[in-house]
Amino acid sequence: MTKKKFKGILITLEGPEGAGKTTILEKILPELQKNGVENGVEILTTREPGGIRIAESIREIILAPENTAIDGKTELLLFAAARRQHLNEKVRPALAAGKVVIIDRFIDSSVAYQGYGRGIDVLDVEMINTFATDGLLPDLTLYLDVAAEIGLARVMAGEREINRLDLEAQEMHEKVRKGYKTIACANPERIVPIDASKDVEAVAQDTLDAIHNKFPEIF
Ligand SMILES: Nc1ncnc2c1ncn2[C@@H]1O[C@H](COP(=O)(O)OP(=O)(O)OP(=O)(O)O)[C@@H](O)[C@H]1O
Ligand SMILES: Cc1cn([C@H]2C[C@H](O)[C@@H](COP(=O)(O)O)O2)c(=O)[nH]c1=O
Repeated sequence: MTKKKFKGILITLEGPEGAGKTTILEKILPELQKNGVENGVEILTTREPGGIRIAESIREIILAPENTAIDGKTELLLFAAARRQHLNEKVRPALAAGKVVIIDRFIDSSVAYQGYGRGIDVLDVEMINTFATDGLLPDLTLYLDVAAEIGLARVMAGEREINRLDLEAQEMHEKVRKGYKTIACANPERIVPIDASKDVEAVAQDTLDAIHNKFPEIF
């Protein structure tokens, strides 16, 4: 039987610290892969900053708790550099091969954290990102929304290493969340907000539903 060919699709996961992106992606991936196999579509999951050797090295520099000398603009440029290299080496080739690429964080993280969180002009953040990505936008963004204090409490109680961004003042994390809400409101055709304060099962189901609604022919 000839399998139907789909053009590549880019899906991104966004949210403040501890929103549950990693947990939810792990939980829904088997279901997505099952549907993908049935429809002849391969799924690639990756993350930012990172996903390839060079970008993982940049990630270490950005997130090391001792690197307090990094200022907001340097941080923005480092994220953008990691993003470009990751796109060139991994994401664009996969999209060109017709895969569904799911990235844990992408451009909206820069707008939310460096723009709304750090206070860098959002237009500058968008301009740097357009330069870094040559204007590539996700087909769908799932925004896992949770209050900063709940997300941070989850991270502190969990097992992952605490990084330099986690250690920022709660005020900054609250600005990041507000920023995400603003970005989601401004881009309703691309971004689906999901209530990530629910339990893992419910958030996973809402996330699967959002993907199914957008791409019913695959998922
Ligand atoms: N819906 C949920 N309810 C309660 N706890 C959750 C939920 N989702 C995730 N967690 C827990 O919260 C912690 C952070 O989850 P996870 O690492 O998946 O979040 P994340 O969005 O990837 O975080 P970050 O981007 O900050 O690394 C983990 O310990 C996880 O088990
Ligand atoms: C891509 C991107 C990320 N960040 C921040 C968000 C998080 O605090 C860390 C990444 O850690 P995670 O555990 O993988 O979520 O980096 C950012 O500030 N700007 C960005 O563009």
